[in-house]
Amino acid sequence: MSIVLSCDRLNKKYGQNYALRDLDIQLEENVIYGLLGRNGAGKTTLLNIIAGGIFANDGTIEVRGKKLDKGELPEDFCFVREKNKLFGGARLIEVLRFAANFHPNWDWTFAHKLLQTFRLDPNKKIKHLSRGTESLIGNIIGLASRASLTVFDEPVLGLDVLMRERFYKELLEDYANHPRTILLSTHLIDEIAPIAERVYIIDEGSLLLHEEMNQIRMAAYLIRGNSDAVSLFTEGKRLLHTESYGHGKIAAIFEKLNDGDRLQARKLDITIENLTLQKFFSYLIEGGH
Ligand SMILES: Nc1ncnc2c1ncn2[C@@H]1O[C@H](COP(=O)(O)OP(=O)(O)OP(=O)(O)O)[C@@H](O)[C@H]1O
Repeated sequence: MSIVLSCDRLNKKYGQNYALRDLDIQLEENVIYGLLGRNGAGKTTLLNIIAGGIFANDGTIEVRGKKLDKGELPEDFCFVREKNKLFGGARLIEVLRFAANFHPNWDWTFAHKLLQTFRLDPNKKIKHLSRGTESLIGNIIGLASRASLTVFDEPVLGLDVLMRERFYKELLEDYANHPRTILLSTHLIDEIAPIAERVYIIDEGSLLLHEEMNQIRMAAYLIRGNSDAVSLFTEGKRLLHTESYGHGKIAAIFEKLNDGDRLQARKLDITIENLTLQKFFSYLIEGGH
């Protein structure tokens, strides 16, 4: 697999505070990544540095093996910002025409299909659109650009459930026919779980975890039972969180379990449940670095 984007030891300081600290990120060709982190974790800072909007104090960015100079944009790149700076007086179709100029793989048939899917009138002026509809325009640009490196910052913010589902469906269907590298930064962790193949989780500007979603699914568990039994079972395993109730205890672990573990769990009369990604994420962050 070839590396499309490589960020090496990125540091960004605002005054005395680090927004990013020695952050390493590598994105491979044709993979959908989730970028997760709580408020202020550094997600937007990272994306803005990749997009050349702000500069890192230290560290390098390489795109397809070529180091980016200060302010240089990656080639065949589309960045859908959380806050669009769209031209209020322009019509939607004019904004799409403008965006199409920057993307060599732009697909107009797909763009028109997306306008229909999202029930948007191409002749409507941007200033007459709702907040949610504005993010849909960014999403149409992000999808129809078919850029080999596409980055979405909070793409479904302000969208209702139906529109969110339509966006994810369009993204997955189009990705199946036109694979590319997609990075989705989001707060909606459980929504990203069926979409992203890998996740980067950052906290306080540093990398907490880079993992395949399948590996997380196969290793994130909630163990419940008698306190001593749970302690015995979790001994030597990566413990994310524990909570006691009466004589009982629950423990969240990040560890692949084998047949021997499951047999031991039955003997100890403890239950094993899958952890939701949301819970996994919050326990991981609570546990710190
Ligand atoms: N222009 C700025 N000046 C000073 N501090 C900033 C600036 N931009 C971001 N920060 C700080 O840098 C840190 C990272 O912010 P950033 O916006 O990158 O986080 P985020 O993960 O995108 O958060 P959110 O999910 O809330 O958008 C935060 O502590 C934030 O307060």
